[in-house]
Amino acid sequence: MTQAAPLPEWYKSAVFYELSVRTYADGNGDGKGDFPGLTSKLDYLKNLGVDCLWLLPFYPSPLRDDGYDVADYTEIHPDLGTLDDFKVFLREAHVRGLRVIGDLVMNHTSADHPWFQAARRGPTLPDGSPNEYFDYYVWSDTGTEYPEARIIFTDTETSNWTLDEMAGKYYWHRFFSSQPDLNYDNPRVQEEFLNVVRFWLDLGLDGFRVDAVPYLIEREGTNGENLPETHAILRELRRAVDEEYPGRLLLAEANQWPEEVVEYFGTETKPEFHMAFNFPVMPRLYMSLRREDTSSIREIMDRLPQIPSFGQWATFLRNHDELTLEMVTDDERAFMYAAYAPDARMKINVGIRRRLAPLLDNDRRRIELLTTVLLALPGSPILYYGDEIGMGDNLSLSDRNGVRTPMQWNAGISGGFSTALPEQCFFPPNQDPVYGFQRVNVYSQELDPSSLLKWVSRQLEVRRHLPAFAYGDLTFVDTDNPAVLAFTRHHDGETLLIISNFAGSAQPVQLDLAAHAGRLPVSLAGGSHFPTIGEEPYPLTLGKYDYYWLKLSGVR
Ligand SMILES: OC[C@H]1O[C@H](O[C@H]2O[C@H](CO)[C@@H](O)[C@H](O)[C@H]2O)[C@H](O)[C@@H](O)[C@@H]1O
Ligand SMILES: [Ca+2]
Repeated sequence: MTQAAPLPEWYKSAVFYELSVRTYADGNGDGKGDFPGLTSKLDYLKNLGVDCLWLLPFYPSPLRDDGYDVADYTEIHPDLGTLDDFKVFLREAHVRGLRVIGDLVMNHTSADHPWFQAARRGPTLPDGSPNEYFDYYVWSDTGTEYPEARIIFTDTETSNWTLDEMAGKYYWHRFFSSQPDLNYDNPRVQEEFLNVVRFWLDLGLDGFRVDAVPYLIEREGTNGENLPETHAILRELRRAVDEEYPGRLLLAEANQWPEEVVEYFGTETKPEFHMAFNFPVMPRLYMSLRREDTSSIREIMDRLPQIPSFGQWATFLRNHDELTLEMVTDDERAFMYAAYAPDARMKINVGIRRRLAPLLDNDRRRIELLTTVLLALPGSPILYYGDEIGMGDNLSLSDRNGVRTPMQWNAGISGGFSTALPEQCFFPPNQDPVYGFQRVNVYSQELDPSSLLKWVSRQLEVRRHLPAFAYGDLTFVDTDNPAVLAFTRHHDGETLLIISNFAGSAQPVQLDLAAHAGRLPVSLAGGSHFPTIGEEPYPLTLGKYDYYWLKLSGVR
């Protein structure tokens, strides 16, 4: 086992990078990414300036949901290498000071998992003995229970129940029918998962992003989300991790409104997750750009309750799923579809399946603006692989796979992802004229001092040296222009002032900075001095999609 250097609450100052081993780098030329390939890219990741890698599910799976349908929780998918390859990768990551978290898919298994295959034999075995695996899943004779539970994959599923012919009963699933939900009322299921967690943490993994946590328990008369019994199970998971593996991270994927998502942190005395994704703010960043009005960002951030002292938000712009529109109102959703999904193929379930650069019309100013806000808001930012070079998507691929095409390393065969031909790759490398690997790739951006890649790397470097970004309190600054978002981050005597123009034209703004009268704003980019702040409104002008990262010198 290799272990990263101990540092309490390391996740609070970390920048995360989400990637899929299958589409990152192919080490053996079979067209599928693998652990040896990923290991060969660790220096790139270190130089980029990220601190922790979040690996999408890498377990054996029939891949009916890109690996979120796990068939064996304590092995590596054979396409991705061996357990030894994983150990080498983890050791090499730790040697470089990079941490690694996995993805714990605990709500459901693949229908191919041996537990489900055994469960299908029914409650009683032919010899009359009870089938212990039957109770690993949630069954019904009628498939009519829990009618208030919403369907999540609305484009594919019509019910959360599916009849299993062999069992002669219906089984419960919140996602695809190929993903039967586990029965967390069965203590054996809970114990199985604690053992899965122990297996990977014993190998030195630094923690988990825990998938789909709101759905563990179902109860009649409820929507089956965020139930107290679910929280009790998650608290037990945290207790075991803290007791047996202090310093390892649990990050909750709970796509919920502020009042519910915050519950996944637990409390100081009854902790649950160290981190939780800030789902509510994400779509509002995009919405604010198109509306040229940032009030929804401020409203939703103000609505987020206080989190325990150990807690940290995980902020993100994009991930491997659709840009989810579950945490917006119906009107806001309609606005987002009209603004960002002009082609019907861009819509999926309750969201938009596009990558960052195409969503923002490949406009470098808009990409920079949203990225700076991502890096400056409270929380640890999570970058999605390929967004650091402005990769595009492929709408001809099914499901959410259009945003999961291979990493583009150079202009060579298959974009340097593999020595295999593009048509032999797991997903085809993007070859479109704007976003294809011939035009968008790491190699060319490393040579270009003004590339997006170099800019991202510099921005991460700036962020790294200012602890207020990681730990600072957030205070919004009143402005007279809704297109301009302004806030301070204050920590340990250091105050940062972040000002962002979400409009596509130059904007004047007056900031109420009276609380900072007498202080001198100094630009973090270049060190230029702005006029000293006085009691009266502070006037500024910003170019279109422009931003200032300032440090306030002098005493508050
Ligand atoms: O394992 C099933 C799914 O779990 C995650 O899903 C989340 O993404 C959904 C949108 O694709 C979202 O609506 C839901 O609230 C989330 O739990 C995982 O990220 C998916 O890739 C996976 O299919
Ligand atoms: Ca391979």
